[in-house]
Amino acid sequence: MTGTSIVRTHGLTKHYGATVALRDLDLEVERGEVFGYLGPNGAGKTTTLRLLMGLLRPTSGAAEVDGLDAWHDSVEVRRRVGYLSGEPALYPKLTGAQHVDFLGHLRGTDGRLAAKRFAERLDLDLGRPSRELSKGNRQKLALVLALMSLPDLLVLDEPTGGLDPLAQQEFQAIVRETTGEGRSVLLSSHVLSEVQRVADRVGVLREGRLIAVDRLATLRERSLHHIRATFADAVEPLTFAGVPGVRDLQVHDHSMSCSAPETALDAVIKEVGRHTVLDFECAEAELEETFLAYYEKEAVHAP
Ligand SMILES: Nc1ncnc2c1ncn2[C@@H]1O[C@H](COP(=O)(O)OP(=O)(O)OP(=O)(O)O)[C@@H](O)[C@H]1O
Repeated sequence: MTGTSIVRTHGLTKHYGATVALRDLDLEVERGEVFGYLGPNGAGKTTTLRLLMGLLRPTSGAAEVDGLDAWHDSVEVRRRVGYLSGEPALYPKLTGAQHVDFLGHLRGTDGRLAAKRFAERLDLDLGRPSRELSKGNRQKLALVLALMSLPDLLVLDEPTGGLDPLAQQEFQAIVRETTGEGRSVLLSSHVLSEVQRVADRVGVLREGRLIAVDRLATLRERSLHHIRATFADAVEPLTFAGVPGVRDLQVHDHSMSCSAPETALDAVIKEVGRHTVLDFECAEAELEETFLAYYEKEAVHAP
């Protein structure tokens, strides 16, 4: 294991009977980074995270967390990692504070002060039994429990589900501070917009395969924009077809529509500006669409 990776998997594969949930995954999460692990429902994200936590045994391949084998050293892995499962298990009768005490006792660390601080930031009352908490507040409590021991690695399965926008913002700030302190975060989501504010790198999983890993900054440069323009006069398709990076170009008489990455926008707009413009629209596509536009082909044809 290299000194900079806190998570490393080699050929990690998981079958559930005839279902192949994860195929041959090679994934690295570096120390000090936030890695956004994206994929639609059923892509295999939860399976990956459960394999990393030693809660599932790989069918083949292996996962290392902080230099430990995730399956054979699972007790130590779970002691070191702050894990938020997709369906957090809470004790209905215990208050938030009692959960904090109980977990601190199990882990042999006193996280009370940190838990109190995180609860205040997320506007969570630790004095109420978990059965009285709303879905969003239960999620906040589960987050506080994952965060409170200030672990070197946080593994968070869909952490912002059910959180209101203010709590989401605070959560994002906490995640950024975590990496500022040199710790790492692996964050799964089916929505890119949830991770794009915090992730340094993003990996996309589809049908159990990792189809792309890229720095968010690179992805942003490639980020597709949808452009539409209506002109006073008919335009020549060729003038736009010649702009490098332009895709899905359609020119009908007085109107033009196309998609273009951020890096091609200036050239497209200059070309548009050579005509008399009646109407103009330019909107950034969802990053998911960008991913699919650039990576789907590779994935479909991957062996
Ligand atoms: N215990 C299980 N037994 C059988 N199949 C399973 C089991 N757990 C998951 N699967 C299947 O494995 C595949 C991957 O599921 P997984 O839960 O890892 O995906 P996911 O990306 O986390 O999706 P979601 O966001 O919906 O949880 C799916 O086809 C799912 O139906």
